[in-house]
This record gives sequence, structure tokens and C-alpha cells, in this order.
Amino acid sequence: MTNRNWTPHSWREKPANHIPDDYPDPLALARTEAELSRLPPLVFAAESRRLTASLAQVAEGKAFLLQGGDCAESFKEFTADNIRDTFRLILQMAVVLTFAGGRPVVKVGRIAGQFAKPRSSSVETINGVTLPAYRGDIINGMDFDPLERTPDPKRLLKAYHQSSATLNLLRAFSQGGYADLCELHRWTLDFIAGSPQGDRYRGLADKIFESLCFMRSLCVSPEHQPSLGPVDLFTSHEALLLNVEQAMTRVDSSTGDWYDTSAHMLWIGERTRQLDGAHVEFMRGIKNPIGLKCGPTLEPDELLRLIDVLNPKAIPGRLTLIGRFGADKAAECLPRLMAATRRDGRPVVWSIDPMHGNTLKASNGYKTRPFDRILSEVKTFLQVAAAEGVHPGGLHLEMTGQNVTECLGGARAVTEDDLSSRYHTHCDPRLNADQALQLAFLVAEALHSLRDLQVRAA
Ligand SMILES: O=C[C@H](O)[C@H](O)COP(=O)(O)O
Ligand SMILES: C=C(OP(=O)(O)O)C(=O)O
Repeated sequence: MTNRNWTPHSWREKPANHIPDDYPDPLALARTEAELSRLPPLVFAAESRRLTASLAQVAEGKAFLLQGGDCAESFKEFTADNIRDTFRLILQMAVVLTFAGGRPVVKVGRIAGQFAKPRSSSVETINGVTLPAYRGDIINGMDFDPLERTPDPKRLLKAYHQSSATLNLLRAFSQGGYADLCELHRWTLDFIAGSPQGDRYRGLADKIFESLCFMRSLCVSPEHQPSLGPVDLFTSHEALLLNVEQAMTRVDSSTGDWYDTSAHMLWIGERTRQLDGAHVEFMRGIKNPIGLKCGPTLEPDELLRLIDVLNPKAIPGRLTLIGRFGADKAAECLPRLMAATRRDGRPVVWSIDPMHGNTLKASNGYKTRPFDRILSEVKTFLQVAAAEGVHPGGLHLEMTGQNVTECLGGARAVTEDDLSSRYHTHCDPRLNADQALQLAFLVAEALHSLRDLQVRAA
């Protein structure tokens, strides 16, 4: 069923921000878009519907959403080890959060398509030379060189094929070697053993391990082991390059609905959420579950009007609101938005992205994020949600399974001097595996106390 006056290309009539318009050969771009539109879908509509159903459980307070992965995937860091490590980290965090929250965790990666970045400035100047800014490997290259920085349509195809291979591996991991949760949790125990603050989490980690092993001992045959389903990890990315999203949007033959088959879930970024803009126009017409970043300048009225447009039929699980205010602004901005959606009554998932409002420049010039500020914004989210009677539905993180030094702090205390040692991100600083797992344990503690309070109040 098509939305009123919507087509996969109706966004082209609206003002579009952050989509490059400086391809030297627009005809080559058009040919590539046509080629993309003939390539097979990366995901299937039925899988996206399954994710909507899982997110509906989150909206009802019966599940929790963990969405995380790279800030920007890159061609250079495309290896099986990187994919495996991100996959494993998401699962490790999910085990901890499931146990503490007493609810299933819906797992969504920022993976298999998270390539394009909106930038604060469209140019970069170094030593008096000005070139177009790097916008993600799907558009141009990172090296500060005029040729590299020129948008190249061939990159769209390379990103498609990389996403396809990534998904292939993720599907294999989901069904294969990582299906044994007991084994998976052993990795977490290794993290505890090596962490300077490991003792703090040991009690919880040991309880999880005992429970998993107990469940395993109850199962008589391998197919009944505590394990993961076939598409247990869903994929997502920011729907920034609408020409690519349009090319990947297809009619689902079983329902007649339009689905963007580039990922299970897409989100609208903070910089492109204008009510009359191209991104909102495109996203209103696809049937996938979608996210909307909500930053400090979003007012309740505007949010409700965005909900009118993006989820007019109030479908549970369709819309996830992803707050990203900054530790210093969350307590002021979030209550009025949460109160507005609670009063409004239409179902939404409330999630928190504690990364994007907490970026700063270290004294040595590196873009970084302090772990304490990230944690503080998550805690504020949990407190405000409790005060407003809203389910704190999820976490949205930029993180990697690699041992990078991009965010400050954490148990192993990354310092400003450490940043240069393993700073590999292509755009924004990510939590490393230890920092992300530590955050999962700290959120788990907070969710556990919340659960205790709710049980006592019932
Ligand atoms: O991930 C979000 C944005 O793309 C990123 O924060 C922009 O960074 P910039 O301010 O360096 O352009
Ligand atoms: C660009 C991003 O975030 P935001 O739109 O919230 O700035 C992102 O999540 O990659």
C-alpha cells in the first residue's frame, strides 16, 4: 500500500541536506544508481517486519534494544576479524543486559551499510589548502588529496558488495560457531579477569555463567541448547544517501508495501530531520522500522508533528526515538520530549545515543569522547525515563570490537597521551571492546536496581 503522494523518488522534490552534488560526472552517477536498483536486495521484507515486531515488544516495555557498531565502516578495515569482533561484542553486551534487565535484548548492528557521514563543514583546510571534507568511503576517500576527495560513483557499488559480504558472514556467525552462549560468556569472564575494575562485575558475571550452564545442562540435545536464532542480529545505518536508498527500495511481493532492502532498520540523522526535507519524505514511505535522532534543539511540538508524518498509523515498533543531547543537556531536554510522547500515547521506543552529544577536542587535537560523560548521559536517560513513567528502551552506541584508543577513560583509563596510539576511526571516536563491555555492566547494574524497585512497588 503506497502512502499518499509518495514514491521512492518523491524526496527529489524536497530540499536535501548532506547529499553530495559535486560528482564530476552526473551521468556516471545515474548509471550506477540504475545498476544498484537491479542488484539483489541485501535484506528481506519479512526480516524487517520481524524486527518491527521485536521493537514493538521494546515499545511495550517487554524488551530492550541494543544498537551499536562503527561510526563509519571503511574499505580499509573490512576484514572477517573486524566483523567477528563487533558481532561478538554485541552478543556479549546483550547477554549481560538480558540477564540484568530480565528482558530479551533486540540486537541491531550499525553494520553492513553504515558508510556515509554528514559533516559539520563541507570543506577541510590544512596548511592553507582547502579540499572537500571526507564524507565516508561510500562517497570519497580519507586521504587529503584532491583526487581522493572527489566523489566517485564506483564507491557506491563497492559499499554495496562490502555490505553484502558482511551480511553473509553475520548470517553465518548467527547460525554457526557463536551460537553457544555459554562459550560466548567465557570471553566476558576473560574481560573481567583482565580488567582493573573486574571485581566490581565478577558477581554478576559469575551468576550469568552459572545460569547459562544450568540451562545448558537441562537441554538433552544440541538443537535445544541456549542459542541464537537465524537472523538474531539485524542491520541498520543512517539513511543519508537517498539516491542509494531509493535504488535499494523495492515492492514486497507478499504485501505490496515498499521496503528499503539496504538494511533492516534505517534512521534519520540529527542534521537531516527537517519536517519538510527530503529525508523525512523518503522515510515516511518505506515500511522498515525507522529511527529518528532527537537532539537538543528538538521541541515537543515538532517531535509530535514528525511522529504524525513518520508513523501516522501508530504502528508499534515502527519508530525508535534516539536521544542524543550531551551529558550536560540531557536532564533539561529529555523530560519534555518524553512527557510529550507519553501524553500523546502513540507507541514509540525511547533509546539513548550517549556518543554524539559528548564529542570534544582533546588538547592534542584528537576528537574524543570521555567515558564518564557517556555513562552520565545514559544514567540521566534511565532516571528521566523512570520519573516520566516511560520504558528506557535502548542504547545506541558507536563502538568496535577492536582495542582502539579513541574515547578517554574507562577501566583501563585511556588518557589524552594514549589517543595517538590506536586511533583508527574514519570519523568519530568509538568505545573500544573493554569500554563497551564496561558500559554494559554499568547499565546492567542500573537496570537491575530499577527492576528491584519495580518488583517492590508491584
Ligand atoms: O557522526 C556524526 C557526524 O558525522 C560527525 O559527528 C561529524 O563530525 P564533524 O563535526 O567532524 O564533521
Ligand atoms: C551522524 C550520526 O549521529 P547524529 O545524526 O545524531 O549526529 C550517527 O549516528 O552517525
